[in-house]
Amino acid sequence: MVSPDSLTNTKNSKLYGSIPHGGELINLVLEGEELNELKQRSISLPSLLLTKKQLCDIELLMNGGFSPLTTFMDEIIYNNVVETMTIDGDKDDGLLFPMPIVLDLTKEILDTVLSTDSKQLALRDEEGNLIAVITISSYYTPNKENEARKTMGSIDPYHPGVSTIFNTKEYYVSGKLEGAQLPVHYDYNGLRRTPLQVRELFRSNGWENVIAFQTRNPMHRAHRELTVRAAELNPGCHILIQPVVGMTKPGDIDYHTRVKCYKEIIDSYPEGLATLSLLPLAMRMGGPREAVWHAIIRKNFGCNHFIVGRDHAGPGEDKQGNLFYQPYEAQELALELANRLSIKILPFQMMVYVPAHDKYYPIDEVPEGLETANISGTKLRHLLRTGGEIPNWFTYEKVVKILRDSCPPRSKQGFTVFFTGFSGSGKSTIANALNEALLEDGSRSITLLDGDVVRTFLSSELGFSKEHRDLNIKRIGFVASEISKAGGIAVCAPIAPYAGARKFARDLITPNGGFIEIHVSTPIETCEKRDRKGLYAKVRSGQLKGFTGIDDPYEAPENPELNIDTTHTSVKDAIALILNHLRTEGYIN
Ligand SMILES: Nc1ncnc2c1ncn2[C@@H]1O[C@H](COP(=O)(O)OS(=O)(=O)O)[C@@H](OP(=O)(O)O)[C@H]1O
Ligand SMILES: Nc1ncnc2c1ncn2[C@@H]1O[C@H](COP(=O)(O)OP(=O)(O)O)[C@@H](O)[C@H]1O
Repeated sequence: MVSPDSLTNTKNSKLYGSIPHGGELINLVLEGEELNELKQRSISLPSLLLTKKQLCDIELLMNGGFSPLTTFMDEIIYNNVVETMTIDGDKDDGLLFPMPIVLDLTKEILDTVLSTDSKQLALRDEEGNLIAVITISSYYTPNKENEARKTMGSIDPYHPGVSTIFNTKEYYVSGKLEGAQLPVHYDYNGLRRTPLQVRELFRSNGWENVIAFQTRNPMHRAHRELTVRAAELNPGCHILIQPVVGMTKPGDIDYHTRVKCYKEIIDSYPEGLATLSLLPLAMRMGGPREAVWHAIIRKNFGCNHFIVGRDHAGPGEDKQGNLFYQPYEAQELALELANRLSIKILPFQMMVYVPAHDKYYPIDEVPEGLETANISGTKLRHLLRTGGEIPNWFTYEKVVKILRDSCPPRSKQGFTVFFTGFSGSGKSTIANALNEALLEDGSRSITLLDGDVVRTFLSSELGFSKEHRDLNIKRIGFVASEISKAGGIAVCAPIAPYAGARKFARDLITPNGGFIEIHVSTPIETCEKRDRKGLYAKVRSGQLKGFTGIDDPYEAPENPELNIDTTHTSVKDAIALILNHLRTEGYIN
């Protein structure tokens, strides 16, 4: 590992490895007096806490991964990139750059900065560390729909890259960017390398020709065979396995688990053939354009070969089950532009296992008449979840163990049971009974987050406006997600009248454990007749206003996991229904 001291200004040093995109490897991190002055100056500037995506982007801007960019794109470059995939707008001959790299701001922050003399904004990480200062010299409002259509080939918000574009703030800004320090990471520092550090590694080992391999998934034997084959076809090349540890597709296996797998896989390569290095990229899942972008980034990291396999950076299918991109669309675009990229694109068909030869082949090279085998990502997830056997031809035992440990069966995961329904529908009664029943099961700790209790402690200052109710549900969702993450059971019983807030809770909890939404759908008339707390009487006499189901909305869940109307379902039967569901879904034995 090269020490960070080697991160000198690249303009004066002779670079090892491929020529950076546009000719110069950018380094925006200031040093010495300039850095001290920047830090001093930043103290009195307005600040922006960068989002995860912005932090990833700025890291690669500052360390040269996005060379030749020296800052976030201004309107002219942005339009050129969106419309022509080039920085200069010459579609046939211009300098390729397929992905907009932009800094988005709200009007409020933009106005604050523009009202200052310096027009400078301090860009900080979430702990408040200064990363850079931008002097805003231009701003514009993007046509997000056009950006999504041209760069992602879709305007469907189900596409993660499209959703990211639609969720950016209303203004994009540009101007001189002065770097204070690269975003700080506390994990895998021995494996995180800047483009310059990667090049130094190549230099110290004499690796003149390097094949880069991009991945956002755990690697299995097929990936190992593919990369080894690439090296065989390009003799003398070293392999750089460079997985993304910034942002990938929501729902992907977390990078900590993946890095453990990569470390195992690296040991399976012939001595000295492959090196692991991590890339803090925020992927857009943009298929064809993304493949070209990945190639440019690898060029900046000193590599001169880049593997583009099947469905490179593809987000899969839309809600109707149609693919966003055809399996070889990304590969075709990268090959079409290969000459202008000055990096050799190595196209690969899908690798499949041929049991008769105990060997992997690209699917178009399988000897005639021989059977093939493969395990899809979906099938693998199923095998991991159910404890099914994962064959040795597919992956390595150590990798299976890491994946199994990170993806325990549901009976060992935490989960949240989330009741929703009118006041008096029976939520608390069932939740209390469920608590007792689950305590008898005894396998996990249980936390009851009843509406009334939450409002006494967690949300004591909140009222019943939509804003406050949403905030209340978000808090409950957050606490429940933490409980689920720690392997416990959260039983929540608020009214939760709004679908948006319930979805927020579901989305927060699902990556950390199970989410079982139960609509206690007892009709309002029954609830009013029960009127255990006398609240409905107060509403009718005009003493209480904005009461859910009477003069305040309740958006009934469209697809709850269970629906229980307590008018004709006893508490005992309700508990039996819930336990049965939890058993069927594998949460309890
Ligand atoms: N205006 C109005 N509307 C609905 N409910 C009201 C209101 N004012 C007070 N209460 C009492 O507060 C309990 C509902 O609180 P929640 O936290 O569950 O509500 S919400 O999810 O934030 O909408 C609810 O408790 P439950 O009867 O257990 O549902 C009521 O007792
Ligand atoms: N099958 C049933 N399940 C749950 N509660 C019931 C049922 N039948 C009647 N109730 C009664 O309904 C009333 C309201 O229940 P509660 O749990 O306080 O509702 P919520 O928490 O939804 O406001 C209680 O008096 C409860 O005993």
